[in-house]
Amino acid sequence: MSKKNQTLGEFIIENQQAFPYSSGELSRLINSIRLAAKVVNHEVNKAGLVDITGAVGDTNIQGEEQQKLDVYANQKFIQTLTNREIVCGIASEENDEYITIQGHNKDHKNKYVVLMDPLDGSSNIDVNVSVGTIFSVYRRVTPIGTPVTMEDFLQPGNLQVAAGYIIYGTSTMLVYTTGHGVNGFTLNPAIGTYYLSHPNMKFSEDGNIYSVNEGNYAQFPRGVKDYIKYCQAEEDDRPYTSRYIGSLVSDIHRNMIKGGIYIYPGSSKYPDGKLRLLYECNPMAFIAEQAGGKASNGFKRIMDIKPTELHERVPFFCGSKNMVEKAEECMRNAKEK
Ligand SMILES: O=P(O)(O)OC[C@H]1O[C@](O)(COP(=O)(O)O)[C@@H](O)[C@@H]1O
Ligand SMILES: [Mg+2]
Ligand SMILES: [Mg+2]
Repeated sequence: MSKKNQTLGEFIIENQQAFPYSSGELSRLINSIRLAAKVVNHEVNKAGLVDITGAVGDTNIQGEEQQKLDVYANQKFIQTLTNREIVCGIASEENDEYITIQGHNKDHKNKYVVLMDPLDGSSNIDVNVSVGTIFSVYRRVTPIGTPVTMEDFLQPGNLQVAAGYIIYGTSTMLVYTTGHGVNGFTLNPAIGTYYLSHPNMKFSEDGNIYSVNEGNYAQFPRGVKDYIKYCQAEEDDRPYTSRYIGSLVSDIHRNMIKGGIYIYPGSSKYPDGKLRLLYECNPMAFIAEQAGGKASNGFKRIMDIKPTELHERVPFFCGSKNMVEKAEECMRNAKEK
């Protein structure tokens, strides 16, 4: 039984047996993410100093200007995962194509692929607001010993074997699941050790926080406008409180602790929404569901969507179960009108 304040290392070893394929590789993978996160955390804490602030002058496949920390975090996670001989492929928000990792012996023997958003909330880096890293892990579907293919990355979220995020905020936390609940570990920066500070994290079924960029209200679908009006109505336990940080990781983390819903809907600017299915929505959906919450595109369970492209976007509704269901009800009603 996990004990509060046990170290992440102890927790990983203790829970390794709970994982059906417990050959230790997934534990090593989580350990390498733990290490890379510490290195990135060190740089994030320097955000504001000249050498780590601002853009690099390139854009990624999303057409977004890449920040220095986007590129730095991307390099550190790729390096660490590659060196640890656990992954056979990596896909990242910052790389147009997936990366094939053949392994030191060039034999493609590794079993896992990782999909990641190395730095989430990039627009908040230079304004000292919390940012994060998001990761999603699958077992490969192509034969071991052969190079990975797109098939290994385009798996539905319900096949994830692990997922999680790191939040670089007032403290640095690693929150993850391997399908046996959600646990949060806080980094003690003085000694570089993560401790189990948030065992068995849960979304309350109901909450009173809604998180959506209301600046785009005019472009939102009818159903989302109706749900926002519902949240703002002076009835029962409403109006709810509006909170929007603009970093997906931070908004979801807060709502998981306090109860709430995060929505990034489709809009005229982003008909399919802004967030990426494979390395933002699927991992956060796995976390949400493992914490008793819910995640959909307004109609369909996010983790049942069959991906078709590496960087595809989807509308995202995620959080406390009853709040997501109410928002889905608004979407259905608006559609039927
Ligand atoms: O500024 P907007 O349009 O509200 O978008 C904010 C959303 O975009 C994101 O910053 C996208 O993620 P990246 O920063 O990784 O590109 C989310 O973290 C956040 O929730
Ligand atoms: Mg992101
Ligand atoms: Mg990002």
